[in-house]
Amino acid sequence: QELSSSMYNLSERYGPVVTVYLGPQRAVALIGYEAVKDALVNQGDDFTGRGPLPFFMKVTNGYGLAISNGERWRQLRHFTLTTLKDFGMGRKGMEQWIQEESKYLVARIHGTKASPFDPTYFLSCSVSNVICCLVFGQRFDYNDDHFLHLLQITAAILEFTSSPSGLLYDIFPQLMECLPGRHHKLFTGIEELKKFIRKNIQEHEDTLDMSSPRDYIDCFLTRANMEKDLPTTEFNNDNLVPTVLNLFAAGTDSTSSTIKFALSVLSKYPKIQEKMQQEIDTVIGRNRDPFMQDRKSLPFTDAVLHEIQRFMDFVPMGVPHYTLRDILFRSYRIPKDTLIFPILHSVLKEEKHWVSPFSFNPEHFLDHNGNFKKNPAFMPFAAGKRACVGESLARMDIDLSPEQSSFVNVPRTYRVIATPR
Ligand code: HEM
Repeated sequence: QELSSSMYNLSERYGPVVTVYLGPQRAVALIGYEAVKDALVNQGDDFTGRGPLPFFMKVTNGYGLAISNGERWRQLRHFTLTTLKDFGMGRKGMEQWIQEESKYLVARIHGTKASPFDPTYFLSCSVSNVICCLVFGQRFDYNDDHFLHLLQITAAILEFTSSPSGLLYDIFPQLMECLPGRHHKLFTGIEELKKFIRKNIQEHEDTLDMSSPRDYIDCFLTRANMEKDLPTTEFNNDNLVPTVLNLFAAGTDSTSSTIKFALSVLSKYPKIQEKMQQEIDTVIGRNRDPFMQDRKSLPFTDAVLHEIQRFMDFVPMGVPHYTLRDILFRSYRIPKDTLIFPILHSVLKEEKHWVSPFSFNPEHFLDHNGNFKKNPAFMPFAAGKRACVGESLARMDIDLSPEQSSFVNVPRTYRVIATPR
């Protein structure tokens, strides 16, 4: 709420497009649904750039999907979206993988024998395993220490980049390099993550059969092989390692934190939990897995899951974009090399679009007859050409993974309740 009130004070005084300086770096904050949509969707071509954020530049050297621009970004983005779709992202094929993984998760929950447990690592493992199947063609055991260690590193990346120290690193990188702090340990951890990815790529190269690609890495290597004599190709190891890192890191903690947040919200609102359970029991019953197509028969559950993402507001400041040339936006001239912050918080909590922006209220997504109702200001994945590449996968994970599956398959003892610390 504090972020909101300062945001709205700013926008009331200066309008929805506000220039700020982060040290020497000029930045523009876009505040409210209209400004964010105008920029990212209506004027999308001017706003697809990504800024050279020092932390990510150090980790990737400017390579890979999430940090690149221009032709490199276009090739990697198009390839990633089509390959993930070919492997079933947002479709039936992926549904089976997620259902399969849910079974391991549910078994793990059974293993706790109804004693209180922290779901953090179970959830990270299960969400990450879906990405690992897609990218590496394999899943890992929930007791695999090396896998758990890699997950700790991805969690530390998220924690650092959303902390004040992470912000300071992006504003004063040279100074931060000289100062002690946890970022040094984090960079060492990221090198370990890259070593694991390189080893995995090498194993793929050794066993590659171009006529039947097993996963994302195989598809990438096949394309690299086909284009090896093309000077403009972006399909090389410089781009493969950081792109795999992007998918693995961006895909794991975002989704598992959302599911964990869902569990904590449901424990706080037992009546909502009960109503959701009743709907699931009526529509799906207790003897089969949930399917994506059940969603349209579960308007209340669907509304709760949307509201969880809106209320959670996972990327409040958005991931910064960048102007690659001088542009004119509304009546403002925004110079080249300006960081653009599409403030997603100001969209997901804007009074104009939500009846009670700061309360958890599934009615935001329900009409008077209890049917699911879309709201264009629901933008947790941002919007436009640079919007989250994993949106349909994340939505499948959230819809099929813990709430529904565990409610369907787990005995009643496992109602979500918060335990006192
Ligand atoms: C609840 C889960 C998730 C949320 C809330 C989320 C949110 C976002 C947001 C806000 C962006 C920035 C878009 C922009 O630049 O305006 C983004 C980008 C991205 N996300 Fe996600 N994400 C989620 C899950 C995933 C998953 C599962 C994957 C991987 C399969 C993924 C991969 C990426 C990548 C690679 C980008 C960069 C895309 C680019 O620069 O072109 N995300 N995400």
